[in-house]
Amino acid sequence: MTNFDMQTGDVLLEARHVKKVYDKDGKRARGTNPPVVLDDINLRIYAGEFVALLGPSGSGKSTLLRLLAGLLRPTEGEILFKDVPQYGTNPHLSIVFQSFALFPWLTVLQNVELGLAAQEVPPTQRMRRSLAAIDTIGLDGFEDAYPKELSGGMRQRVGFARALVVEPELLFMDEPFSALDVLTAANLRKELLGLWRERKMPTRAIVMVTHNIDDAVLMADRIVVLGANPGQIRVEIAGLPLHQRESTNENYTKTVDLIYRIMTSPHVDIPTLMPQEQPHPNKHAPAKPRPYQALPHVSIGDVTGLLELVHSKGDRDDLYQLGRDLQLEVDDLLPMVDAANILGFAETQEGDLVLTEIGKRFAEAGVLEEKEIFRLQALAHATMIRHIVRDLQHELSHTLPEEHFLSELQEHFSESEAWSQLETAINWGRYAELFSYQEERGVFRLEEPETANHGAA
Ligand SMILES: Nc1ncnc2c1ncn2[C@@H]1O[C@H](COP(=O)(O)OP(=O)(O)OP(=O)(O)O)[C@@H](O)[C@H]1O
Repeated sequence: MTNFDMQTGDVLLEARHVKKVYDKDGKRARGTNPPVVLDDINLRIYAGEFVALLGPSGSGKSTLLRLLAGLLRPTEGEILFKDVPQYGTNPHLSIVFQSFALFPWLTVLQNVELGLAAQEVPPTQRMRRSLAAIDTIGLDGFEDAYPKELSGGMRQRVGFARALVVEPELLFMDEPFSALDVLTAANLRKELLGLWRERKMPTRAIVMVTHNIDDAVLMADRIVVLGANPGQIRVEIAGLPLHQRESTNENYTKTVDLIYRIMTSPHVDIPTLMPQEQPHPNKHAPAKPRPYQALPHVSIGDVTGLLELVHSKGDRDDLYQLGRDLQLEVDDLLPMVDAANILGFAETQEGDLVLTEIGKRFAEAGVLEEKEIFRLQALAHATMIRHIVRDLQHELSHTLPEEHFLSELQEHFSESEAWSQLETAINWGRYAELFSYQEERGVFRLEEPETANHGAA
């Protein structure tokens, strides 16, 4: 097996003041700007390191990966590969996708050979190198199998073999393990790390997009945590030394806890989240003011369930523990915690979720009182809900078409996210009995003008 030497420390790839706006994003109200997906991203990828890009859904992780790969052009700023501005797809990198992206009518060998065919490598060399890559990635004996004959884990191995056969300087991975079951993912992760650490692949740096904190802490030498709306780098955290990357290690738990705390407190300044004795943070970016409050996409039932669980544990519980109890990834827990925060039902403190007085009352309330508390809290704290009620109150008919609210939302969000925001607002508003929504006509109607009267100005 080949061992590849690697010069570490050189800057391979660099993003300088990168901003991304998807400007062909459908209809938009006149005078409004398309939302900024990524803002002022400055990031360097050094030779010899494994970098994880971690962040909540919609923070622009995949967009950033595509920009770094040259698949997308930045709206502002530039990407440099070895100090040279990059235009078009970078030929020195390969990407492994979550969805495997194999051709079902080609065998394993043919799928792997494809990468080399594009580089016009002669057929005999193509086969030799592809068989070697298949062997390295543990698929020896399956060269002639078709993707449908393989398990998910084996298909992703083909994805890795196809990426590695071209001997890329940079390997990019976009959620490579999230379509696999837990054991298969753990196995593949371990083997990939083995190949990387023993220099059995030519790759000089790896960048992985993930929403899984454990994946990031187990694998990466540096963890870049993104925040959303607009996507920005919130903090970079140095990875743990190899011998500490065990779930039983104290520093491992501390690092996972810290990242949990950061991700579940999207509006809190990073320095205030850092513990006295910091595990390994090496740099932080100040939190930027949020331009518009985004409603987290959760049902009220989920928020109620979360609050009741915390109430049953004495009104305070560790967020990481809560995620485990509810068997939720941070990506699924985060919107619930965010909703509880926005509505004033709970606060995040030092990695714990702590119920407020009104949160405790809500957790104990029966259905009717629960609705009443929710209505008042939503009017007081959820900007979008308050705006909908306020605008409906100003209309004589107490009705308004959905376009009225969509145009406001499209000033701050992409078209699809604006729709998702409106859908969430409808769910919350209906639950609170503040307004109704007629789907066929796309019309909002004020539910109880006199109840909604207080607080919506
Ligand atoms: N081609 C596109 N056109 C318009 N908007 C887009 C496009 N691709 C992504 N977006 C928007 O950009 C934002 C960031 O998306 P992106 O997929 O990069 O985030 P992410 O952090 O990888 O999210 P996830 O974890 O859910 O995949 C989202 O609001 C998304 O709707």
